[in-house]
Amino acid sequence: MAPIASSSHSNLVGLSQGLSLSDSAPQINDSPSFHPPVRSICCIGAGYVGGPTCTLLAARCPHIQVTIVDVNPSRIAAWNSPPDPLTGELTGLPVFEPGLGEVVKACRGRNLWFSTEIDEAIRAADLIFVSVNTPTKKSGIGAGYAADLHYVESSTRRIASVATSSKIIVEKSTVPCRTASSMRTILEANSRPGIHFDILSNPEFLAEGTAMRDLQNPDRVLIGCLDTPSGREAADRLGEVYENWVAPERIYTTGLWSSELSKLAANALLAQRISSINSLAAICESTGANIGEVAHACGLDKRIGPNFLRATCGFGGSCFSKDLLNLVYLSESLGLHPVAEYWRGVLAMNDWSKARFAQKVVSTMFNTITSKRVAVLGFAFKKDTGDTRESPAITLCRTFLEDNALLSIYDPKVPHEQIWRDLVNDPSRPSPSPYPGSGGVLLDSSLDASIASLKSSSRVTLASSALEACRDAEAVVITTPWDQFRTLDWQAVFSQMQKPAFVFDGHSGFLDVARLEKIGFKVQAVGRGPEKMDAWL
Ligand SMILES: NC(=O)C1=CN([C@@H]2O[C@H](COP(=O)(O)OP(=O)(O)OC[C@H]3O[C@@H](n4cnc5c(N)ncnc54)[C@H](O)[C@@H]3O)[C@@H](O)[C@H]2O)C=CC1
Ligand SMILES: O=C(O)[C@H]1O[C@H](OP(=O)(O)OP(=O)(O)OC[C@H]2O[C@@H](n3ccc(=O)[nH]c3=O)[C@H](O)[C@@H]2O)[C@H](O)[C@@H](O)[C@@H]1O
Repeated sequence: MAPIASSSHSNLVGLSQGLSLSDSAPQINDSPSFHPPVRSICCIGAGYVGGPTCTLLAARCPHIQVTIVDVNPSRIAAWNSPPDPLTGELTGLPVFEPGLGEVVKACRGRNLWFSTEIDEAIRAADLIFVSVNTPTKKSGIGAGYAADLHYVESSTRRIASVATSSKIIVEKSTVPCRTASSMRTILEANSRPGIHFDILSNPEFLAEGTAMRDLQNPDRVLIGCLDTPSGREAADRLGEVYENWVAPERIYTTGLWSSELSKLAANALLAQRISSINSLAAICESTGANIGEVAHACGLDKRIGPNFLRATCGFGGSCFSKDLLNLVYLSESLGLHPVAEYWRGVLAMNDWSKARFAQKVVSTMFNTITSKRVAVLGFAFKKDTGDTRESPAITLCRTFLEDNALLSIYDPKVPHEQIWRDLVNDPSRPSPSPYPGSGGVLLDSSLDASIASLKSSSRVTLASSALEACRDAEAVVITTPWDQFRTLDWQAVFSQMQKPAFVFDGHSGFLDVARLEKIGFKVQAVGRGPEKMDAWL
C-alpha cells in the first residue's frame, strides 16, 4: 500500500488486491464535468458527529453555506439556543464539546444554519453529508449485532424524492461494508430523470471530548469513491473542501468498500488495544506488577506505541461496542466464524473488565455493600463530554444497586434526568436520549414510573459536587477521569467519610495512590498489585 501522499485533490492511491476495478481507488484525475465546486452543504443529522463536524467546516470554509438539519425539533432548537445573558457562552447546545460553543457563535447566522427544513436544505445543497445514527439492531434479523440502517435509508429516500439537481452524497455515519451500494440503488430507483448522484464514503474519526481538536487537525481524512469519472470527480470536490484546512497529504482516497471497512477496522483495533491492556491489568493485580509500568515499557517500543494502553474499568461510548458487534455480524455473514470469534473476544474481555472491577469493590468492602453509601464520581463515558452512551458507570451503578448499596452520584456535565433514565432503562433497549426521536427510546410511561420509584426509594442521590457526593460515604469509585477529581481536596473528602475510607480508581494512573494512602485511604486501582506482594522484598 502506498504511503499517504497526494499530487491532486484526490490522493489516488491504495489499490487493494482482490477488489474489482470499480472497488479500487482510481489512478488518474479526469477533467471535471459532473459536479461544480461545492458552495452549499447540507448535513442530515445534528448529533455528536453532524453538529461539530459541519460547524468546524463552516468555520474553515466561509465561502460555503452549511445547513445542519434534523428530524428532531428540540435538538435543532437547542443548536439555535441563545447565549447565556451573563457569560455570553452557548450553554444550551445539545452536545457538550470543549471549544464548540465559540465556533458555533462565530459562524451561526453567517454561513452556518441549524434547521428542520430538511427538504429545502437538500435541494439547495451541492453536497450532502448523511450523519444519522446507526445503532445496533434491537430486534429482527441480526438483533444485537447488525447496524440498524433505517435512518440511513430514510435519509437516502428523502434525498432521492426531493432533489431537483445532481448531488454528491457523503456517508459520514459509520456503516457496514457496501452500504453505499444500497444507497446508490435507492437513489437511482427513486430520483427524477436527468439527476445524477455520486456516493462517497467519508468516515469520521473524531473522539468525543476532543472533537474540535481532532476535526481541526485530523490524522487523516479518508474519502472512498467509485472508480468512475464522476466518482473520482466527486472525491476531488470533497477533497477541495477539506483542503481549506487539511494538508493534502493527509487526505487519503481509497475504494468505497475499503473506506467503509477502514472505519470499523480502526475502532476495532483501538478497542482491541484496550481489552488487551485490561487483560494484562488483571494479571498485574494478582502478581504485584504495575500496569502503568507495563504499558509504558511496552509503549516505548515504536512498533507498539504509547496510545490507548490505559487500563480502565472497561471502555464505553456509543461506537466501540456497536462497531465491534457490526464487525462480528459481518464476519458471521461471510461465513468467517473464527474471525467473528476473535472480535467477539474483545467485547467479552470488556464485559469481564467491568464485572471484575465491580466485584473488586464488593470483595474489598468485606464482601457486602448492602446499605453502604458508595460515592460514584463520573457518569459520562469519558471526561469532557456529557454523553453517557454505553458508559461503564451505568453498568457499575446497576451492579452496586443490585447489591443493595446506597449511591451518591456526581458528574459535572451529565444532566440529572439523563442519569435517572440510564439507571432504570432496560439495557436491551436503545440507550435513552434527552432528545426524543433522536434514536434513543422515547420517554414512555413505564420509564417515568421506574424513575419515580427509584427516586422515592432514596437509594440514589444525585449530588451537585464531588465533595457533596462523598459525604458519609464508605467508598469513592472513580468511573470517569474528570480532571477535577484528581485535584479534589482529598484531605477534606477523607475527613467527612466513614472509616475505613475506600477509594477505587477505575482508570489506572489517574489518582496519586501514594498520596491518598498517606492521607489514610485504602486504595484499589485498576492494574495495581497488592502491597503484600512486595512484603518479601
Ligand atoms: N459519536 C461519535 O463520537 C462518533 C459517531 N460516529 C458515527 O456517526 C453517526 C452519528 O453518530 P452520532 O452523531 O453520535 O449520533 P446522534 O444520535 O447523536 O445523532 C444522529 C442524529 O440524526 C438524526 N436523524 C436520524 N434520522 C434522521 C433523518 N432521517 N433525517 C434527519 N435527521 C435524522 C437524529 O435525530 C439525531 O439527532 C453514527 O453512525 C456513529 O457511529 C462516527 C465517529 C464518532
Ligand atoms: O467512532 C467513534 O465513535 C469514535 O470512537 C472513539 O472515540 P470515543 O468513543 O469518542 O472516545 P475514546 O477516546 O476512543 O474512548 C472510548 C472509551 O475507551 C476508553 N479508553 C480509551 C483509551 C484507553 O487507553 N483506555 C480506555 O479504556 C475510554 O475511557 C472510553 O470509555 C475513537 O477514538 C474515535 O476515533 C472514533 O471516531
